[in-house]
Amino acid sequence: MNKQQIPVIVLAGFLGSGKTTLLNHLLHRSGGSRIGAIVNDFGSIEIDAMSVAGQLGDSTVSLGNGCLCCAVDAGELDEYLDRLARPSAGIDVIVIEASGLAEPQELVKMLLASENPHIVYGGLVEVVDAAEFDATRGRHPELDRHLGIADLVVVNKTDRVPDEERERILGVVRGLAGRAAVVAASFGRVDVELFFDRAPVGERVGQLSFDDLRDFDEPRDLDHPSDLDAPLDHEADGDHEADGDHHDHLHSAYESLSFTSEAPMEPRSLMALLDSRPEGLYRIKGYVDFGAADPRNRYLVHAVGRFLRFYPQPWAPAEPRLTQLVLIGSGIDVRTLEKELEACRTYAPQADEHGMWGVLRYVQEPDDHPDDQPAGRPDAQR
Ligand SMILES: Nc1nc2c(ncn2[C@@H]2O[C@H](COP(=O)(O)OP(=O)(O)OP(=O)(O)O)[C@@H](O)[C@H]2O)c(=O)[nH]1
Repeated sequence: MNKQQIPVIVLAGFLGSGKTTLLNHLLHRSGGSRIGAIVNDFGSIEIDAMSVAGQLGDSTVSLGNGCLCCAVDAGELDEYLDRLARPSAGIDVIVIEASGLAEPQELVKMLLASENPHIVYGGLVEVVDAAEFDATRGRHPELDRHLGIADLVVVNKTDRVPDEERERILGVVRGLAGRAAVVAASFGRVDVELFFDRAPVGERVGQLSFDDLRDFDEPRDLDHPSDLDAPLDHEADGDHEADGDHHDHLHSAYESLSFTSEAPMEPRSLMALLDSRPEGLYRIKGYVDFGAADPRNRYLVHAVGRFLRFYPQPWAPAEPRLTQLVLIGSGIDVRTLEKELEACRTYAPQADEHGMWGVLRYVQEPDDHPDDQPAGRPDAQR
């Protein structure tokens, strides 16, 4: 392996499993290594990119609005890799955070097909949400396949399951993960050395070749032998969408709504909407402005399945007061949802004295969420 080559690690895992949290952990603990991050948001508002610590200036790039595996062409990815990998950027390792609905093997193929001489594929890390593991597997059995091609699996959110349950899940994951190392974590706190040590080893047993990845393709590839013959070419051309056949990708069953409002949200109405959210609405993330109900803070919100949390964060001095939400789900009625959100907007200048109680029920103790503090926003008021 060329010593100058920068390893590129793909960080994947289902919606809300903790990829951004893990990436932030790596960024906080990277020591002398400089990490370049490419963040792929599924929604058109780039919440994940905004949540990456300090947004990292020129060492973070964001590829929004669709899964990197399809909607963003390989040419665009190459352009960003070029930017991060040029020697003047001084980057030691690049991490691509895939969207929670991406097909990781497609990303790995893109990297293996890249002709950029400065990079080398550094492995696939899959993050698993221990608390949602059984339910997610039940809905998407194909996710087992993703574990089968991983180099490292992080079974995250182990704080949310009892010890015996954690051991059972680790056992199942080990069975599915084949040759990959499997580690348990909470809030993505993995041993960074382990993470980076794994990345640069080019000849490591277990790292997949292009041919290996073909074996993991769905049966459609067997029905279309030409797909097997030509993937390198069409991806290298940046014509990743050309076959138009992504119906079996995870994201084909999901829809997303990106909602922005300059008018603050009325806390009681928003909570009524969130508390009665439909089953299919699996993931919500973004920032809420509750206006006069709490003029000092914006509220980072995360919903993953039935889990819901708000994290108040002081507004930065010049920050525009906006609500920006991305909602992702399967079988959801996006238009109705949008209307319901619009109905939560308020123009009332006065705070309703107890209006925030419903929100505060879901505010987490700061200690439980170490890597998502406003430290990533140096200009925030403390
Ligand atoms: N209790 C608990 N919560 C966690 C843990 N890791 C992440 N979370 C929370 O889970 C939510 C989703 O975490 P993210 O890191 O945004 O997940 P993600 O995989 O990047 O999400 P998508 O990009 O939407 O797929 C946030 O509220 C996190 O604070 C953990 O280990 N334990």
